[in-house]
Amino acid sequence: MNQETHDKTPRTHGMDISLIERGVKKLKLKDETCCLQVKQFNFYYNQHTQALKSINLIIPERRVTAFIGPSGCGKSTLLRCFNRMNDLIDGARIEGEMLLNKQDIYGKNVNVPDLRRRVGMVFQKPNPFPKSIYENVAYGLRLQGVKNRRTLDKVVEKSLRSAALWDEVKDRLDDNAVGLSGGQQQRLVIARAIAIEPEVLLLDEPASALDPISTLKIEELIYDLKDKYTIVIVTHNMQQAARVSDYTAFMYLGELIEFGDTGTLFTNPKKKQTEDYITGRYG
Ligand SMILES: Nc1ncnc2c1ncn2[C@@H]1O[C@H](COP(=O)(O)OP(=O)(O)OP(=O)(O)O)[C@@H](O)[C@H]1O
Repeated sequence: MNQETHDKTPRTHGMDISLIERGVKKLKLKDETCCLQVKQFNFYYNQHTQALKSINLIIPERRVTAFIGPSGCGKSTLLRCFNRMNDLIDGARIEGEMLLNKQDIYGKNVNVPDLRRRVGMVFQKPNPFPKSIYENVAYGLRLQGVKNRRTLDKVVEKSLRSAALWDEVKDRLDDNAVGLSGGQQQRLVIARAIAIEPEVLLLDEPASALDPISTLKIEELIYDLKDKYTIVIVTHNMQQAARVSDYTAFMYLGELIEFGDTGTLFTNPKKKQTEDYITGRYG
């Protein structure tokens, strides 16, 4: 009897089982509400580079979905397509469809700045504006024309609290944000993103430039934020994907190889390529 085929015990691939316990709660995609849908999606940077190949994917609402895969497999490209960041690249072209709550993200009448308000993004390197902590968080509201100080105060406090930063900065809101530590800056950038209440938060390796304690804070924050937001995170760190995400997509060479609830994908991957990657055989 082939032990590998018949043994139903979850395989942990050497990973601490507690890391994936959060994922092992039998989430089922069919019970979820769809937030983002990707249909037969191709992305070309130019005539020679096709970075995404026939991607079909559903990102569930108010869950954390992680994109994992070896360097260059297209994780960031796919993430950046959700708020049309790749529009800025000369010669880039798409085929297929991407829907945000059933609306075509690439439709003719889409207002791209408005789309980016609905789909916020946080990058690997924290990028606070060289302004006060307060003004960083108030920035998006001011752009929308909000001037009322009490409204701004309320939103700034609420966003900083949601980003688990309020207690550390409440007495120095007028200080320049660039004086904060890297981990604080990244939480500030998340506070700035959520101040305008997006529907989706895209996180492109948000903790890879941070020390372990700041990383843990960001991970806890991500876990807390999913009650309100749909979160998509690109990470190189599989333990992080296992810790923070509900669903995981494994990509390889521009293709989506496997998608499923995180617990199952890490303990019982269906595809050999996924298993090889999570067991560290390549990547
Ligand atoms: N601006 C660009 N112009 C041309 N090709 C690009 C551009 N950006 C990325 N690529 C190519 O597209 C492919 C996918 O890149 P992408 O950055 O999405 O991968 P990734 O999985 O996020 O990688 P990493 O984990 O290293 O960040 C790679 O082959 C990359 O070289």
